[in-house]
Amino acid sequence: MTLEIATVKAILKEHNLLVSVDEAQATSFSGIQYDSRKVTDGDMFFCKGNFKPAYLISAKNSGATAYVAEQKYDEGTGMTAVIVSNVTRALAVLSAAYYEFPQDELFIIAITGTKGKTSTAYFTHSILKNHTEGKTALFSTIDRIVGPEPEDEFKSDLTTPESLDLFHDMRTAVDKGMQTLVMEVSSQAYLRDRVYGLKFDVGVFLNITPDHIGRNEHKDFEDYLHCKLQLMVNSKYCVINAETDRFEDVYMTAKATSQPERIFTYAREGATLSSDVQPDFTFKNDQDRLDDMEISVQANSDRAKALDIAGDFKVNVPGDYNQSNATAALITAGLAGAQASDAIAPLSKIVIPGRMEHLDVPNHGMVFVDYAHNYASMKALLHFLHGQYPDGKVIVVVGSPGDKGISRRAGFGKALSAHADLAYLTTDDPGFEDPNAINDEIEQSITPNTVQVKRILDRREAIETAIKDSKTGDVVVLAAKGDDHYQKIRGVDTPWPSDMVVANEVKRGLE
Ligand SMILES: CC(=O)N[C@H]1[C@@H](OP(=O)(O)OP(=O)(O)OC[C@H]2O[C@@H](n3ccc(=O)[nH]c3=O)[C@H](O)[C@@H]2O)O[C@H](CO)[C@@H](O)[C@@H]1O[C@H](C)C(=O)N[C@@H](C)C(=O)N[C@H](CCC(=O)O)C(=O)O
Ligand SMILES: Nc1ncnc2c1ncn2[C@@H]1O[C@H](COP(=O)(O)OP(=O)(O)OP(=O)(O)O)[C@@H](O)[C@H]1O
Repeated sequence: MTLEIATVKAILKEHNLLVSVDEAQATSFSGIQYDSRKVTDGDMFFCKGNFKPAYLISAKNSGATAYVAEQKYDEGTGMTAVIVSNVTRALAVLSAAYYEFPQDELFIIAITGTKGKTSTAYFTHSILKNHTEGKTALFSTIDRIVGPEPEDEFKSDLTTPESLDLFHDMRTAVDKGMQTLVMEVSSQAYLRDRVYGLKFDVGVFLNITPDHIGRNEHKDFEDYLHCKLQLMVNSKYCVINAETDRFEDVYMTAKATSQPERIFTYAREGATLSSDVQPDFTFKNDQDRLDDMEISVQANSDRAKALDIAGDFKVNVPGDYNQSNATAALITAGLAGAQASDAIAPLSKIVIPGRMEHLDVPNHGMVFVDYAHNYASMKALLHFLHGQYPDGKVIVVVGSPGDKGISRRAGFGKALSAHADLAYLTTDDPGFEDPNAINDEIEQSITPNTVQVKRILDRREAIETAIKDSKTGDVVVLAAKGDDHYQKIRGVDTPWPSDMVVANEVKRGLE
């Protein structure tokens, strides 16, 4: 693949991004990169984010013949200089062109929400994988699946990849025969233009609660909401949880660019809703047990009935919020052409790494590994588990990350006060902060005399103590880290075997 300077100019002009071009030498580029360490001969290099001019020197030394930036750099003398008004947007539109617009060859489903994106993406992918006989790709926080072979599956570093990587992976998926793509879209993706210019076939809005506010993320809740709403603006069909906070804002935003017939709403049967909009789908469940989670999804409007996706389903991942996630997935899969019969087997078998995974430890509490890592999800998780184990203690091992999501600390304190009996405060991705100071903040938000608090900073030791000291009938929740295989410590991804691996090791030690 190559990119000609004439194409670069035309695309940037079309998007109103071009400021000036200084053509020095090459007019054709064999590759595009935003990381100098990956540059090879003949590449075009993008100067973005926390860029340092030294990276441009390094890119030039590695053979880059052009750079794209928001200002001219002396370090780029001798290279073609493409100056743009917004470099992350330029990266997105030029990446799409370089990879020959793979989005046009895929039916793309994009999912946003403060909580439930990964779970809903997994549910949707499992149904559509069945419906398309394996021709459905998945770009999730946990992993990316770009083709049918085991080697086409790899771990993700971001929920929504950088635009260049996104279009690269879309191209691979198309070349490997994928027809449908299920992907998560974080608010950060819109803030950083990672999905700039993309139109989705279906956009799903699950929920919004305060999160991701702080340095490097959103300046306030309204900015967070604004970014999430962009998915509704950029989707042909919208699927919206009628129970979400700020439903009116979400629905009105969807209506601004989509006909009401292309907007589908859903809610739990009997839920008190903030709006007069009648949900197209309602769901209910008579069984809310860990070992037997069933939902009954009903189509109410004629448009909903036409999708032929309503019915009764067993869902292998417990948690009442997963009934809502599964309903969103069913409607979405229906819009991609699936029928109820395509969903029955996949939903009954699905496993989502690090989400509601459990381990039975004889003579001790039942261990749960879950990715709940803000107030809303921790509250929902502990409330559900307490209902399942009413006679035992709810024991939680949890820490909060450094350098981001500051509001989570107070949220954990609040959720633990209301729903836990014993909390082990420990380490979780402390970054450049002191984990003890982070735990001080969690502890300050715990209402006195509600929950017993112990502090064991070594995460392995905290897990081991929590499991060993638990009794039959208790539940031990290893929270917030999910399936993570590293601890982010002072800028380094330090290997961590994962909470479930450690729990299994503790179990074996007890046998
Ligand atoms: C705040 C933020 O989102 N930053 C992202 C952004 O960083 P950035 O553009 O400033 O890049 P940087 O890594 O600081 O480096 C600056 C530039 O110099 C380049 N470089 C760097 C070193 C070098 O030797 N040579 C070189 O050229 C880098 O490749 C980069 O282009 O672009 C990078 C990719 O190009 C991302 O890795 C990085 O995500 C950081 C790591 C991050 O933690 N992001 C989080 C907040 C995030 O995006 N989270 C959401 C999920 C939210 C949710 O759960 O809902 C996500 O979508 O994952
Ligand atoms: N609809 C929901 N409402 C509230 N909590 C939820 C919901 N779905 C999942 N959760 C909780 O949130 C945790 C994370 O779920 P999931 O990974 O699906 O969400 P996510 O939106 O991808 O999260 P993140 O943006 O943090 O990666 C789960 O482990 C569960 O505890």
